[in-house]
Amino acid sequence: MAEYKYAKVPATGETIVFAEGKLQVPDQPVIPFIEGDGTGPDIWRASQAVFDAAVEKAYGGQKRIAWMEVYAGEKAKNNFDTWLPEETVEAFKEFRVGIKGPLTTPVGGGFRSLNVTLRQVMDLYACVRPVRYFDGVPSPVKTPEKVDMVIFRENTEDVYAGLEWKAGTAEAQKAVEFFRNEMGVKILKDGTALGLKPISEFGSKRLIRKAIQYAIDNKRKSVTLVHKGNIMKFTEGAFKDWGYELAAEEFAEQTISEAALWDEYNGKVPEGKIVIKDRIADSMFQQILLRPDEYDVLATTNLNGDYLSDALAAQVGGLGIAPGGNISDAYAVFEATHGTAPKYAGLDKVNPGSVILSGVMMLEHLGWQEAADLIIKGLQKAIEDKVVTYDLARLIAGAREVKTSEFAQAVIERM
Ligand SMILES: NC(=O)C1=CN([C@@H]2O[C@H](COP(=O)(O)OP(=O)(O)OC[C@H]3O[C@@H](n4cnc5c(N)ncnc54)[C@H](OP(=O)(O)O)[C@@H]3O)[C@@H](O)[C@H]2O)C=CC1
Ligand SMILES: O=C(O)CCC(=O)C(=O)O
Ligand SMILES: [Mg+2]
Repeated sequence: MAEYKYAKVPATGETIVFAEGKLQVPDQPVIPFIEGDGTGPDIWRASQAVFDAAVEKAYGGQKRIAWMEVYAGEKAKNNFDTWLPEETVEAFKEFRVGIKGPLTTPVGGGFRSLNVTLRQVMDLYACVRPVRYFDGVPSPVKTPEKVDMVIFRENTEDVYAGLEWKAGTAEAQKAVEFFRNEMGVKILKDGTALGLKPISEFGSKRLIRKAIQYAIDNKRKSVTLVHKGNIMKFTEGAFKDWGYELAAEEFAEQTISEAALWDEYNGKVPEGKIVIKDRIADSMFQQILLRPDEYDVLATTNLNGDYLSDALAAQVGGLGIAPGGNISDAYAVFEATHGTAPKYAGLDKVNPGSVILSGVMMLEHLGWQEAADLIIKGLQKAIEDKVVTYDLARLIAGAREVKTSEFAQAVIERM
């Protein structure tokens, strides 16, 4: 076991083992968690109470999560003078499965996103964000129940790789001159800032492979490759081409391309086949609003996936109930789609639903389906009873607005 200077390993917990491509989950797994910045502590406290109550109710004390707090963000900086201690990454690796609250990232300068750093150093290459409707949640669209999509967002490449040079620096100017002189790029002005957008065949294919495998395992109808390949031909366009290539090479039996569907089957999907299609990203934003029932699993590059996640979350009731997980073959760290919502920090006010539902994904990942189902039941019932936090209360006539902690209790009482 690694040496931990700041975190304490729970005395009674056991380590999840990864063998032959599968997790072996003990009855008392150690699960590391980061509380998060801003509203993170309020949300985490509420969510942890829900997870513990669900596990207790589902397994009558036979199973239990041995929580291990690990540090990152403001709490780590204030207490240990480091934003992301190495041991935090070590713990997520050693114990295999973890969960985190949101962490602050400064805009336009300062340190790099800790969220993005964690995904990259752990090579958590798929950001999986399911978006579905819960009955009774107010939505800005007329038929939110038609939204049932799972976003697979590439999580390690694209403009998130952090390769940027600030305008006016010697590095930026050197890059400008290199592109001018060595590559014949004429349009770059002096004082231009530059960023790189790396998209690799390996990174694209492993993400799309995971999305197609998910579609097969969960009997979904289609996988849509979302890209901006008309403009960024060799990055976003290649992502699309590699997607079709992968489907043909590795999933020929289980998939059919949209083109072949119309050429050979007049649009009628052969029994058991998953349709592989693609859409240009700007068009996709109107498709998810106008024809959401035609889309199912989405596989996309990092920035498109970031934008799509918040837009789709809004369609089914907002960022308060938008969960996610950062997943590789060996490790998983679950986290909400939303950020720290700093103006509400410490007010016990915001919706803990996204972290609670990220925990549901985590329990499913552990194979603890019974506990996951209890949480969904409790959350659905609390919303039906109109016992909700401010974000939903402001949109539901006759709702009872409750605090973060009270919402968690309402979920627990209804499990
Ligand atoms: N993975 C991560 O850790 C992420 C971190 N961030 C970071 O978070 C910080 C703040 O980012 P910001 O752009 O303000 O985005 P946020 O997602 O934190 O908040 C934007 C708005 O979304 C609504 N919202 C967010 N979370 C909740 C919730 N739990 N319950 C109800 N409503 C919610 C609020 O809307 P309203 O005001 O209408 O009530 C809020 O003002 C930044 O530093 C950013 O980098 C951002 C995204 C992800
Ligand atoms: O890391 C951040 O601050 C933002 C990340 C983000 O927006 C996301 O993961 O959706
Ligand atoms: Mg985002």
